[in-house]
Amino acid sequence: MLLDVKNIHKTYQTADGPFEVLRGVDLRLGEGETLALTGESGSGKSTLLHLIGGLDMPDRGAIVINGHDIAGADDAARAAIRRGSVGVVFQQFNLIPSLTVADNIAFQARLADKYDPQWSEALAGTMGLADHLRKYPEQLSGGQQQRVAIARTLAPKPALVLADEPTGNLDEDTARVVMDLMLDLAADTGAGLLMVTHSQALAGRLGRRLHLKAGRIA
Ligand SMILES: Nc1ncnc2c1ncn2[C@@H]1O[C@H](COP(=O)(O)OP(=O)(O)OP(=O)(O)O)[C@@H](O)[C@H]1O
Repeated sequence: MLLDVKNIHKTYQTADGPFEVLRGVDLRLGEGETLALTGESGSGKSTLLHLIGGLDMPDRGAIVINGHDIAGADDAARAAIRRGSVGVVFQQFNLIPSLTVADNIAFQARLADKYDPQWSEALAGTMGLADHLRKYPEQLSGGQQQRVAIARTLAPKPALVLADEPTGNLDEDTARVVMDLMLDLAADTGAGLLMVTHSQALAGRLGRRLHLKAGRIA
C-alpha cells in the first residue's frame, strides 16, 4: 500500500479553547490510484493534506507512506520520507523568483538527488513550457506559473502526489488542460494522487472520492 492513514486525530488550540478538527480519519491509496477529497470549507481537508505531507504532526494515529510511518518519525526522518516519496502542489506556487523556469522545475529533483534532465525536459514540453524555460517566474502568467509548480513537483517522480486545489485559481480551460496533464503524468509514472477540491466536476475525474465531515470520512 502506497499510503495508509490510520485513525488520525488533530486538535488545534484556539482562543476559544481546543478545536478537534480530525476525529479518527482512515484512508488508503494504492499505487497509480487517484482520489478526490471533498468536504465543506473548514472541514479539515488542508489539515489532513499537511499531515500526510509531513508538514505538521497529528496528535494520534499513523500515516504510513511506502512502509514508513511519517507521523511517528522525527524531523529528519520525516524530511527524508518527504524528499524521497512525496510531491506537494499547493495553491501558492512558491516559485523561486531568482531562478529560471528550467531551474525552478529542476530544483526539488536536484535536492532529492533525482534530477533527470530528459524527464524534466519532457515534463516542460508536456506542460507547454518549452518556450519559457529561460524566463523568470515574474514573466509568466498565473496559469503558466502553476504549470511550472506542477512540473517541479513531478520532476523527482514522487510516488505520492498531494495537491490542494491545484487548479483553483486557473481559468476553466487552463484548469482542464492542467488536470489532464496531471492525470496523464500520474498514470505514466504510476504515482498515487490525492487531490483536495471543491469542484464536483474535478472530483468526478478521479478514480475515487472521499468526503470529510465532522472530522471523519463520511
Ligand atoms: N493553525 C491553526 N490553528 C487553529 N485553527 C486552525 C489552524 N489551521 C486550521 N484551523 C482551523 O481548522 C479547521 C480546518 O481548516 P482546514 O484549512 O484544514 O479546512 P479546509 O477543509 O481545508 O477548508 P477550505 O476548504 O476552506 O480550505 C478550520 O476551522 C480552521 O479555522
